[in-house]
Amino acid sequence: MTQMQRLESLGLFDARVPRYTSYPTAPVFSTDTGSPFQTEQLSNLDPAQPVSVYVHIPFCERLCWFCACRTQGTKTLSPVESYLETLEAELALIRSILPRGLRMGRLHWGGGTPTILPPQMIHRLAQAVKSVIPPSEDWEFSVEIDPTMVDRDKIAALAAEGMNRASIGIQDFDPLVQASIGRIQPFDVTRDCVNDLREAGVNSLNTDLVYGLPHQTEARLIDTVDKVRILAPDRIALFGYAHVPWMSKRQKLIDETALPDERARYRLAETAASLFSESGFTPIGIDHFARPADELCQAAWSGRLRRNFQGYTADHCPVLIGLGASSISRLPGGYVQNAPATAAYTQRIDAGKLAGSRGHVFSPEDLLRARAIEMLMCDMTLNIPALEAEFGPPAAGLAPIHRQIANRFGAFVDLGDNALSIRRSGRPLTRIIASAYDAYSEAGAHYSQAS
Ligand SMILES: C=Cc1c2[nH]c(c1C)Cc1[nH]c(c(CCC(=O)O)c1C)Cc1[nH]c(c(C)c1CCC(=O)O)Cc1[nH]c(c(C)c1C=C)C2
Ligand SMILES: C[C@H]1O[C@@H](n2cnc3c(N)ncnc32)[C@H](O)[C@@H]1O
Ligand code: MET
Ligand code: SF4
Repeated sequence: MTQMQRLESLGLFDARVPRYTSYPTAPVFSTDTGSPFQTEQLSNLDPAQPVSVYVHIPFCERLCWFCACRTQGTKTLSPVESYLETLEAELALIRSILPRGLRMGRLHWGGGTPTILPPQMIHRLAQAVKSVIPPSEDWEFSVEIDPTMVDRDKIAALAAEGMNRASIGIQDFDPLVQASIGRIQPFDVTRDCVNDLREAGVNSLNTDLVYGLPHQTEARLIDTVDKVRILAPDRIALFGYAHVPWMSKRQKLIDETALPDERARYRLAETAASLFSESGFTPIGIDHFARPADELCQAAWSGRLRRNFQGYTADHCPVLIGLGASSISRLPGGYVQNAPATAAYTQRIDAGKLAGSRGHVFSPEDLLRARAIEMLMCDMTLNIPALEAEFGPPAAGLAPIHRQIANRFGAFVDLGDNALSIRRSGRPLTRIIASAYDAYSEAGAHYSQAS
């Protein structure tokens, strides 16, 4: 049997499992937990602990067909302007709730397309956030950037507000692949954007790529990787295309007959990963690569890598405050997601209440399992003594799961007294192995495929 056949026989191509950007995952959230919990949790934050802040901008000028992010198309700035007013109102509400003296350690703007904001709105939003939660001295500010929807003035405005990291969407450079996902993005435009960002002093750059897109072949992906190498990013995210047309209606425009099959997807991921390794990138977690000097590598090597809603991070702030429609906050006692639709979010804020509409209150068992899953997703190793030191005797309750995994996944894992480790060959199984610790995995969510 080939390696791929062995992985296949363990369910790699059949499993539908979460990406575990949180545990429990968002589909488990319930409407029992909403704004009253959000208000109580925010008012009791420890002002001595800096927080991370995420701002969601759910607007794009173009709507790429492959995209599963929560965003809406707009050709004018008027909905964006009203949304900015609502964000300012949400921040005013939060100001009246938060303890005095709280600082912001990290700020991330994502979407959608934050760079749809013109310079003057960039300043307004940044000032609104900073006036409510002032940045700590060593704060970091990262922004998701669409190279076709940005110019030097916008980059200058972001840099003036303190942006020191940027993440740019690429997906694939091949013209046929781009046409088949409704996203035309010439290499020159992307390269100019990268140069402008570097000239503005942004020296930590991530690029997003996706494998498994329609018409993608190994030759086309190799060409994309070559072009990405010219851009010399510090980090690369390589996501498997999640085809979930029941969730993301615009994916109905994707020609399913042009999608690579499961085996082809596996080979695409392996090919790209080996090219990145040859170019000096270190694989991080299930879908990232970073240069050795990058903070993400340093974090991975010292066991400080974390996973949050944006993926992998070296961010150590335990609390994340999510602002805007659909944003999720991670608070000491649980998760809260703001109303997903922009209209519903706006209605709640206009009524003078926080916008939390669904969430989940942590039980002690959730926190233990969340940490076990995060260790596997970040380090590919579950450190048993560390888990016992943090959670005490309940951690031993996971022992039967370690043994089940060792039995089921045999040569792809190692189980000793101190650790359950996923071997290099077993990396594609990581999400499936992590899901063995998920007590809610039967909760009926329709996830995309695991590989
Ligand atoms: C890489 C960035 C992405 C984020 N979410 C998605 C992508 C591509 C898309 C996505 N999110 C979910 C699914 C289905 C399950 C799966 O295949 O793993 C897909 C394809 C699940 C999910 N994750 C979040 C939510 C709110 C949901 C579904 C519930 C819903 O909204 O209907 C949290 C979340 N993930 C990302 C963000 C920015 C985010 C929070 C707003 C990243
Ligand atoms: C924020 C990042 O999420 C990725 N992204 C957006 N939609 C999908 C999807 N359906 N499947 C996989 N990745 C996706 C893109 O790479 C984008 O740049
Ligand atoms: N919208 C930007 C882009 O597509 C950022 C990544 S997708 C949220 O390039
Ligand atoms: S990939 Fe980026 S630009 Fe395209 S629809 Fe999604 S959020 Fe918008």
